[in-house]
Amino acid sequence: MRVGEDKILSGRKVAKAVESDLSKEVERLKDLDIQPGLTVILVGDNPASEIYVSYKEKACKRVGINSTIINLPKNISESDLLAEVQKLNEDNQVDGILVQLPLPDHIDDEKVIATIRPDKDVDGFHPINVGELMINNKGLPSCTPRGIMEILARYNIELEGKNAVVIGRSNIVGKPMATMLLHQNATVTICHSRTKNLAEYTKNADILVAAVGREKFVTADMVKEGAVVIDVGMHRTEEGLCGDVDFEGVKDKVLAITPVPGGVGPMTIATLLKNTLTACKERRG
Ligand SMILES: Nc1nc(=O)c2c([nH]1)NC[C@@H]1CN(c3ccc(C(=O)N[C@@H](CCC(=O)O)C(=O)O)cc3)C=[N+]21
Repeated sequence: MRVGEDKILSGRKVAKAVESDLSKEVERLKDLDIQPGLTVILVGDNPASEIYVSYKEKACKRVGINSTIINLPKNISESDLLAEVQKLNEDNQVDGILVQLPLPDHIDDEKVIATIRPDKDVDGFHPINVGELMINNKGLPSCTPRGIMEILARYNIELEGKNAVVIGRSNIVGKPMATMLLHQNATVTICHSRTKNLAEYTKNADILVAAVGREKFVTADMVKEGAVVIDVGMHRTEEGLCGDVDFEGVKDKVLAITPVPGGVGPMTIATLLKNTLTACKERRG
C-alpha cells in the first residue's frame, strides 16, 4: 500500500492484512494446543454497544480466536461486576478481557478498568498499560490509536520531524495517540475544546488526527494542503455514517485521508485481535 496510488487510506484493507498475519499465528498456537480467548462483558442493552460487540465477535471468528460474551443486567451492582472481572482474571483460558463502554452511571468505569489484570487488558486502558506506553512504548496499547499507527506504517507515511496535531484529549484516543506519535519522533500538539484559535494549529499539521466527537467538525479551511488526515469520529446521521471531518470538502486538498466507515473503525477491531494474541503469547505461548 502506498499513498499516491491510494489517497484514501483503507483501514479495511490494512485490517485484512493484519488479520491474515494473526490467523497464521493462531495456527501456530494450535500446534501447542492453545486457542486464544477473548471475553467481552456487556452490561445492559445499549443497541450501539450490541452492534460493536457483534463486530468484535465476528472478527474473532475470522482469525480463530475463541470469543465469549457475558451479558449482565443494567442494574448489576458495581461489586458484582468487579467479581465477574475477578473470575475472568483467574481463568487460564481467558487471554483478553474487554468491558464494553459506556457502563451505566452507577458504575465507576475507572474502578472496573483498574480491576482487570493488566496482562489481560486488551483495550489497553489499565493505568499500568497507559504508563508502559508513556515510558517505553510497551504493554498492551489502546486499540484505536495503535490501529491508526498501523495504517500510517503500512502506507509508509513518514512521521519523524513532522508536525502532528491531535484534536481531542481522551484517555482512550487523544492522549495515547499523541504519545505514540511522539515515540515516532513527530512534533506533537494536543488541541481540545478550550484551545484558542484552533485553526492556527491545524493549518500547520502535516498529520492531523480528529477525535473530537463532533460531526464534520474539521473543514477544508482548517487543513494544510498535502496533509494526512485521520478521522476517528463516528456519527450516525440521516445520510448515513460520517466522521469528525468534512470528508467531501477536505479530500481534494490532502495527500491522504481515512474514510468513515472503512477507516479507523476496522483497525480498532484488528488491534483488539492483535492485543488478544499478544496477551495469549505473553502469558502462556
Ligand atoms: N471497552 C471498549 N472498547 C472499545 O474498543 C469500544 C468500546 N468499549 N465502546 C464502543 C467503542 C466503539 N468501537 C468501535 C469499534 C469498531 C468500529 C467499526 O468497526 N466501525 C466500522 C463500521 C461502522 C458501522 O457500519 O457501524 C467502520 O468504521 O468502518 C466502530 C466502533 C469500539 N469501542
